[in-house]
Amino acid sequence: MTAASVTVTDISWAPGRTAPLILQPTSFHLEAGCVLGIVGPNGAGKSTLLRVIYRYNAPRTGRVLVGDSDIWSLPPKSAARRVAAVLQEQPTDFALTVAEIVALGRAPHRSGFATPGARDAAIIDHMLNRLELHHMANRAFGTLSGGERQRVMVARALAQEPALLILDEPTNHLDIRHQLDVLQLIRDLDVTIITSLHDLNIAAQICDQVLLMSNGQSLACGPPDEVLREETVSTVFSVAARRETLSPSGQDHLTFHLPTQ
Ligand SMILES: Nc1ncnc2c1ncn2[C@@H]1O[C@H](COP(=O)(O)OP(=O)(O)OP(=O)(O)O)[C@@H](O)[C@H]1O
Repeated sequence: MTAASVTVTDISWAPGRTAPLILQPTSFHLEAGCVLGIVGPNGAGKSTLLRVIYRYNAPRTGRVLVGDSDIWSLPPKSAARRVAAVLQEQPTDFALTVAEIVALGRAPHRSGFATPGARDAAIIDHMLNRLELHHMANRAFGTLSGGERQRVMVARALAQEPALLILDEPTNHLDIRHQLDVLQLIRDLDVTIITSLHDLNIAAQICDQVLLMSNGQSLACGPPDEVLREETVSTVFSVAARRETLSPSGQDHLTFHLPTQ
């Protein structure tokens, strides 16, 4: 499947029918193949927004279009062929091998109890190689380190061949080398990506658009250098943020300090 545009219109969410909203009505549009970074302080609502988009928490209002399809109107299996997610919560299938977990990504593409075909096997193999997991394909998931598990979950999501990939803090647990690798992968993939990120400099580096959240609300959405201004970041994160230009790369870089009283 190739990348699809995403149009989110006025989605809101609360934990119960009468509970107050945790996610206030939120809208944005993302072109096919672009990367959207969702940033904001702890408890801002980033994961909550992602859960509505990947069809885990039903919105109280609004809709999520992936291409022309409203993912909350699709049968779950059809939705899973369009949207894949890598979450902070990891599966508890600790006895399954790495290859078996990655193979789970092919399930939405099979009918009934059909066994995996040659194409499924080729895709699983490709993802194991791409995420440098081949040498541990037969290891039980439960024996892996946090970073290795994270890479397995990315491989499983990509094996799903989604049009939209949702990532919740994708570089958590990863060492610098594998962080760079996953970030490079994110840039190179022919899918649309929505990812929550804590590191604002990484967000500025890899995202086409950034959505800034605070208190369950979307405050701004646009190109990183327009959204991540010193004053905005300072106010939303309660820090003193400064934008500096790095030498010799010429790249902008935000630094943060506790505000002086
Ligand atoms: N099911 C729920 N019931 C009650 N409150 C919830 C529920 N899910 C989330 N919340 C609350 O909603 C707020 C937003 O949570 P969310 O996990 O979306 O934040 P976040 O921006 O992803 O935070 P973090 O950066 O800390 O991961 C938090 O205050 C959280 O405690």
